[in-house]
Amino acid sequence: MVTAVFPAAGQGRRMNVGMNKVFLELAGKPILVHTLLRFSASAEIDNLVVVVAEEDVSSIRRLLSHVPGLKPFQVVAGSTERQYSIANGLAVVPAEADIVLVHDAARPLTSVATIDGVVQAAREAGGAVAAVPAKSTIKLVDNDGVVVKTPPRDKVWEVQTPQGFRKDILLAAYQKAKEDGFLGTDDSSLVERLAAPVKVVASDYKNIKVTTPEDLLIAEMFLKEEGDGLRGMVKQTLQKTKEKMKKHLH
Ligand SMILES: Nc1ccn([C@@H]2O[C@H](COP(=O)(O)OP(=O)(O)OP(=O)(O)O)[C@@H](O)[C@H]2O)c(=O)n1
Ligand SMILES: C[C@](O)(CO)[C@H](O)COP(=O)(O)O
Repeated sequence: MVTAVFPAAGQGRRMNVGMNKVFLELAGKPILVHTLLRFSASAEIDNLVVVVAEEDVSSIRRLLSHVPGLKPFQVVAGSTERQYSIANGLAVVPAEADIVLVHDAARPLTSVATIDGVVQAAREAGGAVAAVPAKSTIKLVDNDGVVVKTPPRDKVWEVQTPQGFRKDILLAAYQKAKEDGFLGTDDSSLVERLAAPVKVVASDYKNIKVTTPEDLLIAEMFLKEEGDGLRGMVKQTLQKTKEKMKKHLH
């Protein structure tokens, strides 16, 4: 059985609109609902655990109960940090679950192929993260702003969610992080501290996290474009460019 946990209890400080960004509407639906529908469309996912701020628990429970097509869900209260919110979600994962996925509610564009790929890799390796190859050259920089190292780009991946793990491994990683007072920015970093393997699953560049205002524009465009298909759009642009070039050359 596979449970997906969705941290959605942030404050959206970088979005800076005075409310939790995951409740903002894109293409007619709140970001949180887009996200939950994506996971509900995967045959691999059995149930959802949504973690929201304590004051939002009952209103979100009510809102989600009116959304058709959602897998069975629970709504629980989060905490002050992403990691602590997820820990609250993990506390209600059903005993029968053997795989747990963690996914930022603020990533509404994840494909079913990525979700299924992460579940499968988590079953095989124990841990798996969705990621894309870095498009830019990355530098490690010291506290004085001086470059220390340039990791070879073909070894650098930009990590996203979902991140999936065997439940016993994820629970052990959270327990160790708590004991050591370790706070990570993703779940894999907690599991890596157990020296347990985490497999990279190639995702896509559309799986963005809505973080700052321009991301709303990008996410809205991607959601609209899904109807036409990205390849179709690229084909049209190529065709138009070729026609223009032809005109200039003759
Ligand atoms: N205490 C927190 C902080 C974050 N999150 C969730 O973790 C995901 C990724 O975090 P991020 O994009 O950083 O969201 P915010 O914390 O809301 O944004 P910011 O850091 O700009 O305040 C989001 O879905 C967010 O709601 C959470 O559940 N509990
Ligand atoms: C887990 C994560 O989505 C990986 O990219 C991300 O680290 C969480 O949010 P933040 O922006 O780093 O706070």
